[in-house]
Amino acid sequence: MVLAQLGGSISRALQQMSNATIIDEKVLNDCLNEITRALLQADVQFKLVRDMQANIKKIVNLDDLAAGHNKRKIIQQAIFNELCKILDPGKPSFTPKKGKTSVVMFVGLQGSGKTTTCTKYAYYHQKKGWKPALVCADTFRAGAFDQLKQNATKAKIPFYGSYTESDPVRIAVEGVERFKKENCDLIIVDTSGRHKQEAALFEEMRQVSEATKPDLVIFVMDSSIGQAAFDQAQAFKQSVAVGAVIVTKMDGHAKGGGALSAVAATKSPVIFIGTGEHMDEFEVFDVKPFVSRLLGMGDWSGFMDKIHEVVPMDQQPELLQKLSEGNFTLRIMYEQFQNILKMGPIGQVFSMLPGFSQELMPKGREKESQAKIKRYMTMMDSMTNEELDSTNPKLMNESRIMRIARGCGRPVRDVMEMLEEYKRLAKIWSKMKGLKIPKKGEMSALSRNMNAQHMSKVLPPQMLKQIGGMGGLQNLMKQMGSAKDMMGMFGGGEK
Ligand SMILES: Nc1nc2c(ncn2[C@@H]2O[C@H](COP(=O)(O)OP(=O)(O)OP(=O)(O)O)[C@@H](O)[C@H]2O)c(=O)[nH]1
Repeated sequence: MVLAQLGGSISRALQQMSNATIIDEKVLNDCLNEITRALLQADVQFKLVRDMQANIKKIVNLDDLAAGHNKRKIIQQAIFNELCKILDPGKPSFTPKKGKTSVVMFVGLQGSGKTTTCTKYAYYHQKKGWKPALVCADTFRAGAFDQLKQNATKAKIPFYGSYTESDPVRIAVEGVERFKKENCDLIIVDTSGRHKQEAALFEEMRQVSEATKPDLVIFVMDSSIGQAAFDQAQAFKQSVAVGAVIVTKMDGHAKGGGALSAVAATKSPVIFIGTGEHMDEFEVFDVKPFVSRLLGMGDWSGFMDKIHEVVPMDQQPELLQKLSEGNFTLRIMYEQFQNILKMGPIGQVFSMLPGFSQELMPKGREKESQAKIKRYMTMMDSMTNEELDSTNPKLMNESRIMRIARGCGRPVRDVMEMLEEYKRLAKIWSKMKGLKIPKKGEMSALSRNMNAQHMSKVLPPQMLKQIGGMGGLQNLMKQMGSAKDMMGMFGGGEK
């Protein structure tokens, strides 16, 4: 995965610098050279990388930094800011509003992943309570309608298209009209792609756009083209009013970083990235959380987004209540596992947690972890209510463990392993004890309450170290506005 490769190299460089006893010119240069190499390998344009290096050196003037200054933190912050600058187009995208009809037209070259991305985009919004619909105005590629139909059916999203009509404009207009009548709030129009940027493609795009008057045109491009994305994005922008970009196949190509920075250079905001062929391998792209993940600092807002999707709002306060009493029972663990399984690709979820990126869930081992969670849940299915709701560790005696093992058909050592995992998690969560629960509407009180100090107690020590200790955590929370985001997880969200 492109993020793991690029992020791994950058965070290794930062780690090496942190390990040095004294930060001098040489240590800083080594660190910057390492980062430069990683960015160039990801196909980020040479000039951008060179400017970034120069800017960091200007900011981090080692001679001027008096002793006592935390040089590591200053350098890390400068790197963070510069990477954000490279990826920031300086322009927000138009965002459709739930409940208000928006037409969104997708354009891009053939094979860029446009049709797949249309469905991912629809599915993402559907999960958040929108009423999306898909229109297939791709009459150029035989099989395009079938593909869209198949994807849409799987995701239970209404669709419109035709096997016989060859005029894309007509189909697009008919589809948009029909779904407007059906009160869909997100009408997505998939258009034809061609192998090359050619006049016929652009002309057709223009006609569909004129006829359907989209609120937003999204350009879909494949990340494997790296910095060549600049020319491609420019060419599309000149033909139709591209308002946002989605970069696909970020899972398979080393050049993803180059593609993202090149798109930013055209001043077009990237709004999502595709990270796999499956429907839920699709992530919101936001510069700061993205860079934060790249540096192994986590992405709280993305994580919370996922939590909001799967933990029903009405159950969140109850969860907080139980946690604040220090009652992390096996039943709570069971419910947490259910939530994790609902969240989609487990590696994607974990990579949003600080320090978890590479170690915990290496690509290719997600299935294993998922299977383990399911195995644990099967064992818990053989437990009594008393066992599930107990907080007394002594309750789980030998005879109970043997009974559970027999009940679920697993060896005793598997049950013991599951109980060990429970104890480990219970220990982490016990740190939440004493957290004050706000009454409805007391968001700000909770924000004060849930500060970095509280968070530092919850995080495992090695994770805290990786973020840069308390200082790093405070910084991170400031950057992400995370005190507010984190509230949602524990029931204080006012969404
Ligand atoms: N690995 C990976 N594959 C992807 C991703 N997005 C799309 N694909 C795959 O890319 C291939 C092309 O995707 P399509 O959606 O058919 O491409 P398209 O741009 O709609 O093609 P046309 O309709 O011909 O213009 C398919 O095999 C998809 O499964 C992604 O984020 N990661």
